[in-house]
Amino acid sequence: MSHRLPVIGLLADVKTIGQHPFHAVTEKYIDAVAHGARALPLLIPAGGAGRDLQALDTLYGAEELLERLDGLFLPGSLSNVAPPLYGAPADPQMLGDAQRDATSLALIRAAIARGVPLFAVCRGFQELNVALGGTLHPRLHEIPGRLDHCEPADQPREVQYAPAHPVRLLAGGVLAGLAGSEQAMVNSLHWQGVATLAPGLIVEALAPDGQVEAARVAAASAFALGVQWHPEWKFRDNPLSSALFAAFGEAARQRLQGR
Ligand SMILES: N[C@@H](CCC(=O)NCCCC(=O)O)C(=O)O
Repeated sequence: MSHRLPVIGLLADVKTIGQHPFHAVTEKYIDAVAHGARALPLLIPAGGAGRDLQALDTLYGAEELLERLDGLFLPGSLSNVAPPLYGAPADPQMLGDAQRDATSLALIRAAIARGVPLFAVCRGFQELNVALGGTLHPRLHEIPGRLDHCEPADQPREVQYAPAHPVRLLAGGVLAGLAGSEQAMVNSLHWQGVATLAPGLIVEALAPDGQVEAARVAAASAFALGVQWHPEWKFRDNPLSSALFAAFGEAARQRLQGR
C-alpha cells in the first residue's frame, strides 16, 4: 500500500501583475486540495500562447500531463469562458483568459476519457459544461426570475463567501450522499451559469430559481463532478465541503494505487 500522496493538478489563471503576466492559483484552492483532499498540489500553467509564452501544447499534450496526475482540479476565476467556445458571440466587455481556455477544455475531455478524477469549481464547473458541449448564460442576473448570483462586490470576502442561497441536492446523487441530506446552503460568486447542460452531465444540485448548481459526469469511471459554488472556502468548517474534498482525494489515491 503506497503512502505517497496522490498528485492533484490545479490549473492556473493568467493574471498581469505590474508589467508581467503570471500564472496563478488562489491560495484557498491549494489549501483545500492539499489538506482537504490530502494530496500533493501541483500548479499547471495555462498553456495557450501568451505575451511571453510559446504555446505549451507545442511541447506536450493533455495526455502526457495527465500521466503525471492522480487528479485534476479546475479552480474558479474572475475570468470567463470565451463565449465563442459555446457558440455565442464574442463579448469584448467580458474578462477572459484565452490561455486558460486553450488548456482547460481539452484537459477536461482527456481526464474524463482516461478516468482521471476531476473536481471543478465555479469557472471550472462552467468549463466542464462547455468542454462536454453545454452552453452558458453570460449574465444570469439579467434573466427574469433568476436570482442575482453575484457576490456583493463592495463587501469583505468573509461576506462575499458566506452562504447565499440553498440548493436542492438531487436524491441518489453524489452530493446528496456526501451531505446525507437533500438540501445545503452554498455561497454564490458568479455572473455566468449553465444555460444548456452538456450531454453526459447529470444534475446534482439546483438553486431555488432552477439554476443548475452542480453536475456529475454520467459515464465517468472515477469522481468527476463540478459545483458552481466555492467549497474550498473555509472547507474545514463545512461538513459537505470537507466530504467533497475527502472524496476527491480518495479517488485520486485509488488512481495512484492503481498506477
Ligand atoms: N467568472 C465566472 C466564474 C466565477 C468564479 O469562478 N468566481 C470565483 C472568483 C474568485 C475565486 O476564485 O474565488 C462567472 O462570473 O460566472
